[in-house]
Parts: sequence; structure tokens; C-alpha cells
Amino acid sequence: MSKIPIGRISYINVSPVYHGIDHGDCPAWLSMVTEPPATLNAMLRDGEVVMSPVSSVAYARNADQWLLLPDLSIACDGKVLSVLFVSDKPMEFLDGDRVMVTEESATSVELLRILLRKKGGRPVIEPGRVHDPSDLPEGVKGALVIGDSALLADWHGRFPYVYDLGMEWKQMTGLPFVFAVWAIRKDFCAMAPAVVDRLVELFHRSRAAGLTDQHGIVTDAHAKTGLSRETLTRYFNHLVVSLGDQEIKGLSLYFEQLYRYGLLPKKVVPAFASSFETLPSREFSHSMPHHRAFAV
Ligand SMILES: C=C(O[C@@H]1C=C(C(=O)O)C=C[C@H]1O)C(=O)O
Repeated sequence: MSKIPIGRISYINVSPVYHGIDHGDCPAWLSMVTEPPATLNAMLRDGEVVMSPVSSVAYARNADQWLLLPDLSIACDGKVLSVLFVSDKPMEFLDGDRVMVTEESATSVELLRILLRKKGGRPVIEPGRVHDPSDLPEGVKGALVIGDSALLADWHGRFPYVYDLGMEWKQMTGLPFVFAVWAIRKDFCAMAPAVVDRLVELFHRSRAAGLTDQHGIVTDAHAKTGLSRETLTRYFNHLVVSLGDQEIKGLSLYFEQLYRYGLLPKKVVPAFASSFETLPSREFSHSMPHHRAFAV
């Protein structure tokens, strides 16, 4: 039997969700494709993977073809630490200035556009490689950086204005912000409904393993990035890896705002591939101390 290709974001932010999978609980019938979010967005659209964490705006753009996996996300309720807009001037004073946004993102770029509309900034936005301040061409006045690169490089040292987009959203709306969701292709759900439930169970089990092994998650992330255990613990303390009522509210408001600003052609209501309530893995949510990656 050929293996079922599924995605994994190449940043440490997903490691709490993949912890069980990384540590032995990976069925032989799966093959894992590890890429930055924008690549996975395109691969899920093109059917090169059948299920993947994707940018939440990519889900909105493909909601006709995709469904969400229940209770999984990469989100925050305030600071996220790994999605930063850095700038030489306050955002509202950018006018015709060149700003480079990482080509690895989709959600955060659109969130930045919403924030700029609200605050009145009008930079010229260009996609490009944004891993380190030295990537930015001469004359670029600001940048959007996500994932491990946001945590690793000294953005605060190079730019006087550093906006944490999770915090900006929280201040604007009072709600969590959902950067990534786990989505599955509808055609795959129709073809193999039993596999969908097994995937949901696997991911809930894998995350439950992560939530009870903070030490292991920090150790793995330290080995990958070299960041200190203290920095990593703080990072995972801020990260939300579930998709509860508040996150769904935040996600729905983001979709509404995108529609209102003409950044999304249609209104989108999140729709799920299977019902969380009916799954045997349901009980783990009661034993989960908090919805953040680490209990704070
Ligand atoms: C919190 C993060 O959220 C990410 C941001 C994404 C986007 O902007 O499209 C997609 C997936 C997430 O990896 C991060 O990158 O650290």
C-alpha cells in the first residue's frame, strides 16, 4: 500500500503537536513532508499532501476543498514571540517605504495588511527571504519574520520598532489569534473516512504526549535551534496548540476582517472533518491543565 503523505511545518512551533509522533507513535502508513507553511499551503492545494498544518488564511481561501481537524492549531492569546513585524519607524508612519515580508508566510502577511489599514501605514510590501536582518536589501525599512528565524536572529538589536503580531491582534480584538490550522482535503475524507478519524486520534494522542513532556519538547527544540532552555520554555508557554471556542472566535473574526477589507473574496465559516465529541481521544482534554503548549 502506498503511504499517505501528510505535512509538518519546519518550525519548532509544531513540536508539541508532533511530540508523540516524533517519539515512536508514527504509523508505517504515513509519510511526513516537512516544509515552511507557504510550501505546505501549496502542496495541500495541489494534493501532494492530503493533510497538513497550513496558514489559517490558506484554509479560508480553500474552504471549498478543505476541512479542519478539530481542536488543533498554532495560536496565541497575546504575545506569540515568533511572528514579528520589525520597522525603522512606527507602522503608521510607513508611507511608500519598502517592507519585506517572508515568503514562507500567508496568514501573518494578511494580518499585517489588516493592522496597516487600521493604523494608516502605507508601505510597499514585497515578498522575499527574511531569515536574518542581513537578508534585507539596502533601503528596506521594515520586515515581517516568522517561525524559528523570528526567535533566532537579533531583530530587536537592528530595528527600533518590534511589533509582536499576536499582541497587536489581542490589543485590537481581545481575542486569541490563530496562525495555523490542521486541514485535510475533502476528496480524501470522502475516499477514506475511517483514516480521517485515525489521523485525528493520532494527532490528539501525539499532542497529549507533548503536553505531558515539557522537558522533552524543550530538549528537542534546544537540539534543533541552540536556543536556551529558558527562552524555549518562555516560547512554549506563550504558544496555544488547541482550537477551542475562543480560538474559533478569533479565527472567525480574522476571516470577517479579511472579507471586509477585500482580502478574501467570500465569507468563510470554519467547518470540521470530524466531530471532536464523538472521538475516543475526547477524554484527554479534561486532563489537559491549560490550552497552552505548556501550563503556565
Ligand atoms: C506562530 C507562527 O505561526 C505561523 C505563521 C504562519 C503564517 O503566517 O502563514 C503559518 C504557520 C505558522 O507557523 C510562527 O511561524 O511562529
